[in-house]
Amino acid sequence: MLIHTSWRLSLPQSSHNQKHLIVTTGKTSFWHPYRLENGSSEVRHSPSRPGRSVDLRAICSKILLVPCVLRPLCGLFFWLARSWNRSAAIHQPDEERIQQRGNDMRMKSKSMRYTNPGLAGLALAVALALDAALSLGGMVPAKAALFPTASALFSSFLPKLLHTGAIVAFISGIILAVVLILLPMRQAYRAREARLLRERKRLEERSKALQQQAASDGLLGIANRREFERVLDLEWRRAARERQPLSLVLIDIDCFKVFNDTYGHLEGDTCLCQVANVLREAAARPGDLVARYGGEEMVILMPRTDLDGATRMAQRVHEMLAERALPFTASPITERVTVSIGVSSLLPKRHIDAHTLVHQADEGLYAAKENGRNQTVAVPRLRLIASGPASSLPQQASGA
Ligand SMILES: Nc1nc2c(ncn2[C@@H]2O[C@H](COP(=O)(O)OP(=O)(O)OP(=O)(O)O)[C@@H](O)[C@H]2O)c(=O)[nH]1
Repeated sequence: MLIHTSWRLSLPQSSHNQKHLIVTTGKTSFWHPYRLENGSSEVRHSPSRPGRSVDLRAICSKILLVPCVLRPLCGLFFWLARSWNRSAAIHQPDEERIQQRGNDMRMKSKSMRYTNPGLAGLALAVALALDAALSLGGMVPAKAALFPTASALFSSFLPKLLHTGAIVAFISGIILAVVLILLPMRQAYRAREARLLRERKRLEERSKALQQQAASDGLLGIANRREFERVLDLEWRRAARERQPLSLVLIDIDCFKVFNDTYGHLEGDTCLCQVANVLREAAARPGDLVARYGGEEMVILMPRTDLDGATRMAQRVHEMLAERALPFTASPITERVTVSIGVSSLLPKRHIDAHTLVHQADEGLYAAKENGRNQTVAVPRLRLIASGPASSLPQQASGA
């Protein structure tokens, strides 16, 4: 409706306190604010800016449609983004995700995917803020006489109501916007953090398993040669620092070649495993290390143990093997599996090579073999200084 004509009204005295006037033209009524000048009872309307109030009404009506359209659209986008994200998380197996971690770019794009709810929330929040801001503009249509009937009923109450409602809508829109941004972002952050923690734990376990694998002998399940060398070096330096004795028990299965030739290599392997189990049981202290030194030779490294203690350990091995009585009918010694043992013990010094301990135990082992096998020869510390053939040196031997 366009109103271009000028008009003038004389008001009854009773309406002088009113601030708005309801003008009815044909079927349409509109709400017109007025001000009485100098006690006059006349109201003038001159369309200095023709059609302005009507333009405002049309514009506001259109503008008010925007949030109505935007709100469901953003809600839809929000929902789609969330369900897309969830289905992506469900359908992607963990293994696959771990493989993809190798590629930084993919990882980056994946982390972006997890923030999608945040982006969707942002979009929704912006729409709501816009909505709220436009509600604030509800004052404009009120002044543009959009609600003639209501204004007739609540001519003084309605503007206040619209104004308060608009402010409440605006503030709640802002709060909603902040909440909608923060909540999905926090959710995404937590999900990502939990995922990273799970992955870290898994990688730690895997790395531990790999370390164990690299340090142990595949057949016997005890430490391998490399691990023995590492621990020997470590314990040697520790013992030198703490001035504590370090002992080594070197064990070799007697006539193992004959065993293999008689029973075959598979049985030979089983026999090796059984001897390794005996050693594991015998070396009960947490600091002791049982390792495969090579072939059918095994060692027990014993920190903070002197020669007597190590010799007792060797004796225990003989006894336990005798108890097990692993059959070896072809043995030239007895009809069961036996071992020869060389024992050495030193007070380590930093300038002495740790392998001195091994060489000395090896001399003891050699002497035990020479003396008829199935026995232990402990090499006293003096041997470190002395040199010459093993047989010519002092030995402490014990048979099983
Ligand atoms: N089954 C099996 N045999 C092994 C393994 N490692 C080494 N051997 C065998 O152990 C035997 C060691 O033989 P030798 O070094 O001659 O010693 P021995 O026959 O035990 O004789 P003495 O040590 O003098 O009593 C060889 O036949 C090797 O093949 C293994 O992992 N499994």
